[in-house]
Amino acid sequence: MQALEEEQKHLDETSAAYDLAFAALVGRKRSQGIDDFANEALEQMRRERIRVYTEASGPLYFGRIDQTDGDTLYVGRHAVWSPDNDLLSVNWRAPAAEPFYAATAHEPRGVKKRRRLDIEERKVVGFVDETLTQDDDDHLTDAIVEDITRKRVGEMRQIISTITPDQYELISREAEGALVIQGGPGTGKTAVGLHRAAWLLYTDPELTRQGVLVVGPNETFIRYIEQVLPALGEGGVEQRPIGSLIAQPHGEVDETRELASLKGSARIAVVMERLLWGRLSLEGGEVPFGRRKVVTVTPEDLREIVVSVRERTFSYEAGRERFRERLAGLIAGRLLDRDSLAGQEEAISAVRKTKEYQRMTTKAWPRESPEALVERLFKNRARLTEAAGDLLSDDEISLLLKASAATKRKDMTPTDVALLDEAHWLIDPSFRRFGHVVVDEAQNLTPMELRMTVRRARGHSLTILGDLSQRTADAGVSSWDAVLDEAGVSDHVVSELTISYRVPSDFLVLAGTLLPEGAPAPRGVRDAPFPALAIDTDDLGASAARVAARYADEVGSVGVVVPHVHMDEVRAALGDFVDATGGAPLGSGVNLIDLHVAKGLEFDAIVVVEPEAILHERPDGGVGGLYTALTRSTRALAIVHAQPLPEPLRHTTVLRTETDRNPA
Ligand SMILES: Nc1ncnc2c1ncn2[C@@H]1O[C@H](COP(=O)(O)OP(=O)(O)OP(=O)(O)O)[C@@H](O)[C@H]1O
Repeated sequence: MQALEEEQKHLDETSAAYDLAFAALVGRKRSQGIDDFANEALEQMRRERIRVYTEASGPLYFGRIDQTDGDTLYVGRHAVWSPDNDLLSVNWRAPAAEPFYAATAHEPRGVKKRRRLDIEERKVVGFVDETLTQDDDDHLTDAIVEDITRKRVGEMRQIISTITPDQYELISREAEGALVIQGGPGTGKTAVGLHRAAWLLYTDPELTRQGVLVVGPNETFIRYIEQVLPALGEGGVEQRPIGSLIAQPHGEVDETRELASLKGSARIAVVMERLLWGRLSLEGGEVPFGRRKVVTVTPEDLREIVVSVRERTFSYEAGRERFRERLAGLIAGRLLDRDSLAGQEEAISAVRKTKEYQRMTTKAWPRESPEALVERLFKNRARLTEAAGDLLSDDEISLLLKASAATKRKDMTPTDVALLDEAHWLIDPSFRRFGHVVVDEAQNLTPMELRMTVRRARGHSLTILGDLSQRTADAGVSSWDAVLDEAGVSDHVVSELTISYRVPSDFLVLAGTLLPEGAPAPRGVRDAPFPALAIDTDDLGASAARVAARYADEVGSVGVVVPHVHMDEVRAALGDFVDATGGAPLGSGVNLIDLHVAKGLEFDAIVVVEPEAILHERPDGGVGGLYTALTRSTRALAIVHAQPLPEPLRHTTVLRTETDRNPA
């Protein structure tokens, strides 16, 4: 009791100090620096601090550590000082807070006791202590389980008070190079990726200027996660679905799997680069000035300029500009050797006006647009064979020739978007890059899509999150090493998260029966409060609707995952529901989703319709698609099927079977 009162006293003191600091910040007149520039910079800092103070939501702090040296430290969202300059609470990302997350009984790091506080509004409701000098119960896992089994409302939450030591280690790793986090469903990859973004922004102020990009599989997923960073006080992060990285709308136009996988292969990047640079044609020629003066430009002159320009510029268009300047300079120089009356500038301007110079530059280094480069991939067998004969088979070249480039945006497939993005990157000098890029659900990206994310990260500073076991039928990623190599990232580290907090152990056993021997799969930390059900029915829609309504009543939010062949009948049978197949924000009741949208989401209960059809669905189904569908739930799981269950699911003891067939 006394301890609780003491905690309340500290919270009151901290809240008062926080309010005082905030009022001072908001009320302060425009800061006065030494000049306008300094004033503006100070004002910007002030606005940024106000934003962080107002936007970071939740209790001021959530934890406390008592150290063996007698010091006590509170860990929270902000650093708060008392008017006498005592540190009342530290920011969770400050180095001083590290022991709160990293200390274990095995390695206590100077921590005697860790306390997790339960604070509502500004009242301390309770706390749980953990002593690190002896073997204590696993309070952390209990706290996570308690958090995760609270009802989900269609939005992901931040986890700063319960980050585990292994998650903390990944969140706080240096941002150099690419970090791959492999982890099964519900191990916290997405949570770790987002908290890592917040972490990096705090520890490296330069990153705020350079920007951080978070890439997810689709719009629904982005909506699901987009509140997490603002809740951590980080509002300026760009969060985008992979398909709209270059703001190109596209339709889900059908294309054959062969074509999609060819267009998604990293060999295409090499072909595009060759097609682009193959446009240079270095022939030289003569540039006459008036009647008597002629300057000769040899192919060797042009080649020298090209080599030196390409050493200094990357993009085709930036190179073209520089090439034109350098060539004008070279011709002007030769002109001036003979008649030095005019100045260099004047001579260059005269050169630029000549038809021959213009003709020569246009021929040597022609203008190219990203769209035109993409079109080249689908035209002219002779040219394609010359550029790609060693990389593509004749059949593959024929496949490209038979297809045609999507010239209109509305005709673009996801594979076209990746091609166009590659072309932009090769050609466009103003390509936007970020200080760090977080890529989620990366196991389902083609190499070309992964390249889209890699090229946006300065110095390959990337966090790549994924699970090879959740690879859907047509995904390109088979091993992290191979795929990163193809995407041009030679230097990367793969780390693993192995404990699933979302998925109960019995559901993991059930889903795990589908995986091939040796595939990565996580461990659970609890059993589900409701048994996994298999409902054998002759009316998929009616049975799915019934069990979904029951779960909505008894459990909480429900996801109904349906393969496309059964979508219409299930949609027609469901009562009150959100149709999230078209990108609508998820609701707290029943949500209808397809296999494309299911990736990365989480519900209190899940209903999986006709697994056999999911195994046959393309491109988002297959074993990985079904495994993903079966691992979306924190508490309840039902499989509704009219066809027999897929073989592996028939033999597990964790599935309770029911029949919902009309006896007639
Ligand atoms: N340390 C933690 N404290 C509290 N909740 C946690 C913690 N780690 C993970 N969770 C919760 O577990 C759930 C699963 O996390 P997350 O979605 O990040 O997993 P994932 O590995 O990305 O899963 P998937 O592969 O299915 O996309 C989320 O509700 C997340 O908030």
